[in-house]
Amino acid sequence: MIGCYLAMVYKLRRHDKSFLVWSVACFVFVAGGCAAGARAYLDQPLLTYLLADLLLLLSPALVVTGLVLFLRGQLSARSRQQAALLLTLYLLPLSMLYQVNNASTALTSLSIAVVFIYAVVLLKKARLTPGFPASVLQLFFALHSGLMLLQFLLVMPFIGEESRVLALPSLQWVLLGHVLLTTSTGFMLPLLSFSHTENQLLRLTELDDLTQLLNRREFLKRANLTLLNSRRQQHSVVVLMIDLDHFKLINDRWGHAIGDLALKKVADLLKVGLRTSDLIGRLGGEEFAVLMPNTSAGQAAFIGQRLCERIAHHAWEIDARPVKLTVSVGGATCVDALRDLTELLKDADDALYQAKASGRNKIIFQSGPSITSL
Ligand SMILES: Nc1nc2c(ncn2[C@@H]2O[C@H](COP(=O)(O)OP(=O)(O)OP(=O)(O)O)[C@@H](O)[C@H]2O)c(=O)[nH]1
Repeated sequence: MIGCYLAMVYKLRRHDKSFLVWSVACFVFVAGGCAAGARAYLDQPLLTYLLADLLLLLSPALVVTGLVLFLRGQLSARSRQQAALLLTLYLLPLSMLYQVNNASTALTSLSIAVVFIYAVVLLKKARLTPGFPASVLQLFFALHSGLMLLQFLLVMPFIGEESRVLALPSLQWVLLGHVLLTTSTGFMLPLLSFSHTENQLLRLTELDDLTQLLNRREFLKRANLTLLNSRRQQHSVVVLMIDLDHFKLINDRWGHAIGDLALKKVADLLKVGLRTSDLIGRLGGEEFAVLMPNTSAGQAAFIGQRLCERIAHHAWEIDARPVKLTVSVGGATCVDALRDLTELLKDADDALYQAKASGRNKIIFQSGPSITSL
């Protein structure tokens, strides 16, 4: 059933191969379980031991292969190579081992325990957001690994014996746990994928594609909320409008692609020295805005000036081209946050206009104390 469910998700997810692999893993697991179960009735060791063990081993390997496919965007090429190597090493020795005396069951259990722990490591490396479904999956894989280790320990004393070890009552409980965990994992995998995609879509709607700063809409939305909070707490708020100077010349001289890289670099430099509570957005083109709650005009003037200096003195070299860049900054502040955002942005914009008109590469505060030239 879980296999069919994952096959349906495969269709829904526009043929995401990881779901096909996970679906096949379920069918392979069922086939292996049936073949192993037939040990009680059939004296066909090739089918009930060799084939059963191979199928039961293949199933977790397919689960991890699906995971590697699913996480390929998050994993480094090295991690993907490591995964391929581990899965090959995992299948090779076991495919050579053929024992009717429970040794293969013990070794199969141990190997599956290792592979499931590796799944936990892969999920940790990928650092998916949101972390919730990934953490639950990690827990399932860890429990499953523990269960396989328990199975290994239970089978160990019977190695060399011809008895049908899988019929032991304790192993029946282990097998039940195995089925339950496989089912839970099967249900969790689509959730992992859906929540990850939803998060990516949310980021696309909130962030500016080029700079990964907040886009205009999200900046304004969050800035309004911050302003409301600051008003409640009677904190002052500062807005800085930042505009690149003569950016058109950079595009004209070096081309749009270099212009884009310059915008990205400026975005990175903007983030330096700001607090996590500060909002940074790209309002459009080559214009950025920063909103700093609980900040005085004096502090903001200092931050703005430092920003101008950092950008002007940065050793600009983009794609081996000596690009020279400066920014102009307009600031506006409101004590107790009594003005609304539109007014605040307009004041900052007016100050920015003055900074441009009076020579650029400087910060000017609208209400403010400082006209700072560099
Ligand atoms: N490369 C690149 N250029 C952009 C982007 N958005 C806007 N621009 C360019 O930014 C330039 C803005 O030019 P202007 O508004 O004349 O401003 P400026 O040249 O910076 O001059 P001042 O603002 O007066 O200092 C235009 O050439 C736009 O094409 C972008 O996403 N990427």
